[in-house]
Amino acid sequence: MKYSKGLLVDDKVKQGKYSSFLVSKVIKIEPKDYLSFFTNYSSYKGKRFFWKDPSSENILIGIGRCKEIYINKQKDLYMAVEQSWRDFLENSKLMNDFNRIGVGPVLFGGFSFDPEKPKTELWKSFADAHFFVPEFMLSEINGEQFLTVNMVMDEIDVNYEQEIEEKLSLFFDRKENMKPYMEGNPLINSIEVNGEKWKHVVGNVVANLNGMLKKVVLARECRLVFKEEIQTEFVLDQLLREQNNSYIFALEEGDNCFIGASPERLVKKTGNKVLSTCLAGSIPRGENEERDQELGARLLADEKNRTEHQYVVNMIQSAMEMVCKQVEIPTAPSLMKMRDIQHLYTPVKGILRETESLMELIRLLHPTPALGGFPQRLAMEKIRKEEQLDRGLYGAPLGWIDYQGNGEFAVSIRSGLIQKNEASIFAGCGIVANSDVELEYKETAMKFRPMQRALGGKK
Ligand SMILES: C=C(O[C@@H]1C=C(C(=O)O)C=C[C@H]1O)C(=O)O
Ligand SMILES: [Mg+2]
Repeated sequence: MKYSKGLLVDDKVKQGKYSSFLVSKVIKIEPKDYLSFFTNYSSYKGKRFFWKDPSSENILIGIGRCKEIYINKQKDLYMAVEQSWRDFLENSKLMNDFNRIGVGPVLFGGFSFDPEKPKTELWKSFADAHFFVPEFMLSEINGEQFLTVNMVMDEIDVNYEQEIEEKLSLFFDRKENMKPYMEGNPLINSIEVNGEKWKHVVGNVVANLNGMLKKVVLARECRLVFKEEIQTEFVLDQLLREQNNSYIFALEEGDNCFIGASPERLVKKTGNKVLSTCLAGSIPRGENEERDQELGARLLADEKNRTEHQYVVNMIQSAMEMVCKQVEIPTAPSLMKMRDIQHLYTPVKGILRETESLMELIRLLHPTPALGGFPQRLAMEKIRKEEQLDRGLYGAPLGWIDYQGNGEFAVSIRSGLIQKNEASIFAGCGIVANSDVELEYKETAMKFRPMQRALGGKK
């Protein structure tokens, strides 16, 4: 089955076969500050999303919802999302003169890290696959801006062109003023959830890594309580300033907002070109240039971190080889430096076979040993049993797919869930046979920092 290229199934529509169809129109607009597109529509709070890739090539901001694809308890979630997306697109009229990825109808959302683990109260607002199509979307693609308007009509209506024009002009007439950010929301409490227990579990896991199981990623949570309600706009702005070379994302769902700044790409698909990333192995940044390089060199030469990294490379390579005609992967890692941390990094390039899709790749890759472990099934069983945490959307694929099947998903780490005046933030690390419990604990503390700072809880 091919993705829609903007076809209207006119005959079926005329026969009244469909009870609803999507009308979508794209216009090019004068570039302006993209964040204002998010911040200016505070009346849509709870129904917005934000996405920016590390190179700022593709920025997508959605407001409103015209279609939700929420799937729970499904054996093959990824394929279920793909099928629902294709079915939805089949009854559509797309008016798009611009041949760019990420322009026109886009499905945005994320998956639960492990749908097999029982959901707790914390994540009750999110489905295992939590996706939606916005009503309005700003796409900034290599500096050019486009506005997509999507409308789902219940009835077949010959006036759809006129109706979408009206929706568009109402949108431009609408004046919403940005609420000023509230600076200095005081942090009242910071609770390390099961901190000591986490160390205990890590100790036990390390002692049991000599057999088939080689690596397990264990994560923990920190709950922050602030005096006033946390403003997504403020946190986004902070993340954009402080973590600009990361994927910056926000997904609002009512009073919840899952937000973060992840350095880790899961997969990007542009035509038949696909990219993935192996990211595992960590060390702090240095306080000056010399110290920073010294730490980087130490990380590159460190056996424990190289082993931790290599499991990821081996697994991603073999997953990519299953669906690609060609896979390119460097023989040794380099360094990726973020504000608070540096990682071992191996980029992966591939040429996807025509019959394969973005969702298929996600299905094969998630969870990589960077977030699950190795071998995958055993590691997942261990996490399910031992980890005292419902990861929800943390550590899972989050991103977007457009109507032609192109798109990008990050691994949603360095993230947190905002709930009014409180937030849970999450961090994990790769446990291998020669892991040291205290060092791993410190590594997770370092990974909390970007979100702590962005929320306003720590400098
Ligand atoms: C699990 C996280 O990060 C992952 C674990 C890493 C490690 O253990 O060295 C490094 C990068 C990520 O793949 C996290 O940030 O929560
Ligand atoms: Mg590590």
